[in-house]
Amino acid sequence: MLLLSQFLKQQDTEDTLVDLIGTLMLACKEVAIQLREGELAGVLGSTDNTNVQGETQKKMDVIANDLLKKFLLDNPLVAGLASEEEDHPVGGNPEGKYLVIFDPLDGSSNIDINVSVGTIFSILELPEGMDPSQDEAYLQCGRKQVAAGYVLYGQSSVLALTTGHGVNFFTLAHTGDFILTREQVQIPADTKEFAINMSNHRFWEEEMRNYVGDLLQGSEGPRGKNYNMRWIASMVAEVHRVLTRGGIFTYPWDGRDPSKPGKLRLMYEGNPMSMLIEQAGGISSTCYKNIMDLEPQRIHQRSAVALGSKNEVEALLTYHAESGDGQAAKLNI
Ligand SMILES: O=P(O)(O)OC[C@H]1O[C@](O)(COP(=O)(O)O)[C@@H](O)[C@@H]1O
Ligand SMILES: [Mg+2]
Ligand SMILES: [Mg+2]
Repeated sequence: MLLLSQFLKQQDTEDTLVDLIGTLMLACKEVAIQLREGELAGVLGSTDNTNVQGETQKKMDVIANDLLKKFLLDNPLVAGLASEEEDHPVGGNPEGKYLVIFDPLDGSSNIDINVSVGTIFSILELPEGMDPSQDEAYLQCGRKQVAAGYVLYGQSSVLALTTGHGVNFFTLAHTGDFILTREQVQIPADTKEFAINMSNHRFWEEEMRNYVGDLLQGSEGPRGKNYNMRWIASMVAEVHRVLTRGGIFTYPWDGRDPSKPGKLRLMYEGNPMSMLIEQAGGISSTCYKNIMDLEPQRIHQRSAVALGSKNEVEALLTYHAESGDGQAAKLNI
């Protein structure tokens, strides 16, 4: 039985990073406790507040955000943090080494129906001379992440973590320890499972409509096999499925609001999930560019996302290849 900290030390992870990940897990354990009690603890339902994303905050969005902030700002290694639920970054110790970016509770629209939700995080280093309370310090491309992961609060609470040396799963035991339960996760290259919110079909690009249309034709269509569809509406749960048994998950560009090239957020969701997916042998793309190569312009920037099994994502990319850079520039993706 290997504890998270023991495993990270075995991998020669820097002591400071082991310390920071330990702090993050203290906060996530508290979130898990609140979620386990659910209605009993009075943590379900919505608040009257709207966040910077224009979404009504669930009570648990606020509780998870406050817990992460409290634990992280207590750690002197943390120079600053940025959260999906905060308008602006929050400065920590100006001498600190790390910036932590997080979605405190992903999939929170599912909270009241007891479907899995999770905390997604991305860790960067504070660039020299930058102010950790300003957006600019955080606007680093995904390739600069030193670690990324999520804790999925499902039947069990599972941490999926990468520090750039593969992806490993750790399960939260009743002792309060995260124990290594799956080592060097690899996503199968082929799949027969896709995940997309079909209700947005009419807003997609033609390329995406053609791709999904071909999947729906099953063994009688050009893809020559029958596909199954899943939509949990909780990215963290979908990515966990993809990491565990393969699949393709996409929240593509859609034309509902031209100012937003997709629903998911690059810094809080796109980049950390892309690092996990690439580290497990998969691909993560906007359909035109690898997500981790995007140069972020704004802290709350949105992105189109298509990720998962290598061969399936490559197949999707061929539908977009012809329209290429011109279309990507036009749609700002
Ligand atoms: O309700 P929709 O349009 O299907 O969107 C679902 C997507 O939105 C999200 O819930 C957005 O994340 P938040 O819950 O953190 O806002 C993703 O987890 C999920 O993939
Ligand atoms: Mg989210
Ligand atoms: Mg969220």
